[in-house]
Amino acid sequence: MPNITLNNISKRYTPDHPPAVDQVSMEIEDGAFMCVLGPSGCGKSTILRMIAGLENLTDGEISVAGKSLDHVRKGIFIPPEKRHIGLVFQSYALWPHMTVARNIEFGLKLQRMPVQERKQRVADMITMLKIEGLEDRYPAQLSGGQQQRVALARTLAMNPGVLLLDEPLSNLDAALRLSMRAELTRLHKEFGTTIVFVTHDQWEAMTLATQIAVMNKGSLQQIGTPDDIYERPANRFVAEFIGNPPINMLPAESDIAQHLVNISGFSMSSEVVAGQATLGLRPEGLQLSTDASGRGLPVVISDIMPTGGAWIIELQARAASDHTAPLNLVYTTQTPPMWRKGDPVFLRVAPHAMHLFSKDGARLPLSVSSKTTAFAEVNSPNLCQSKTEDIL
Ligand SMILES: Nc1ncnc2c1ncn2[C@@H]1O[C@H](COP(=O)(O)OP(=O)(O)OP(=O)(O)O)[C@@H](O)[C@H]1O
Repeated sequence: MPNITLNNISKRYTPDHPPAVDQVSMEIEDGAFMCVLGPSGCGKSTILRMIAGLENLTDGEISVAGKSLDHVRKGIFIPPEKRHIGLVFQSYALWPHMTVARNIEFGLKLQRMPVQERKQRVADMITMLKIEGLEDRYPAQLSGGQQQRVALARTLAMNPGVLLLDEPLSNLDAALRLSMRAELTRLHKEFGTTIVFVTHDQWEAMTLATQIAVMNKGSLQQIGTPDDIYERPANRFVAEFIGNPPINMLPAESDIAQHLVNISGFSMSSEVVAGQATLGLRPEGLQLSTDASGRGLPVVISDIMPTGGAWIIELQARAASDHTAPLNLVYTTQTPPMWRKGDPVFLRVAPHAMHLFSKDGARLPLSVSSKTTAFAEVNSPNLCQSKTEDIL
């Protein structure tokens, strides 16, 4: 199966509007499951439609296995039907005058697959996508979720080398979405199909993708494995877009931010602090304890919200030396909390859950502090000599 290369591609639908896609480059490797993720209107579908050949590029080049499919400056454009790419869009585009079985069979017939093999393939797809009993219905007699599965069956039946999916699970209920995700992962592993999957659902992207491309306002923000994107967000936009509940953001110059950074064994240079930087703290990386002998930040539990197997806990933090309004932080845990609303506790943050961003949103490194005790040592009771009040 081929690599897909996007080389500086742009799409401008109307001259008086900013480009829907702005100089995006990426390499989608053979056999990748690439999720293009981003908020509504960021250009995800436009990218997919350009790969499919349903939209011309305004600039740049798309090639598959080194062969140009669209190259603006060279005047190359290969039409969609010659690209051998399977497509499933949100709007399923089923043939309204054909039954489910005939819809699935249609492409195979065009390929001149022998009848016996064709019937078997249709039957396999019907079983795989759990649409048994619907074979003789017409699209108008199906629910949205059923139509979506028929559209997937019709495309998968063709066994395409490249499969483009635009929010193909959006109309399915939660249980069906889960089983379809598992099915897609299985298909991907089994057939090695290169999949480009558009979604605005970060959970879907994190669970399915081998690579995620995060987009915002037509620009590529970051491309990497789900772990890269989550653990090393390239900028503030990515850090805030990924994560549920979203990452806590604090002004880096606040005493609270500096204390939390210090007790994790890091430091921030004075230029960073003066430059309106922001400290991001992942809610699941916060750690609470009742141990007042440590150097944790004193906070108060202001709310506890059970979410079925997990808890979202709101914390209020106020630095002793700080006369500004207290800061609210969100903490999540899968362990039943032993606290009640109003309880005072001490907060620390796992070093890997801290992310620093400049005023313009670029990721900044946190330097390892030469003065403070490393986080692992802070956890040791023997080394917890300094009281919170000494630092705040
Ligand atoms: N045919 C078109 N003519 C003019 N503008 C368009 C056209 N199609 C899309 N756009 C604009 O281009 C931008 C990107 O649209 P696109 O559909 O690619 O975004 P998206 O990220 O897929 O959004 P969603 O998640 O809502 O489907 C949007 O601002 C949209 O309004």
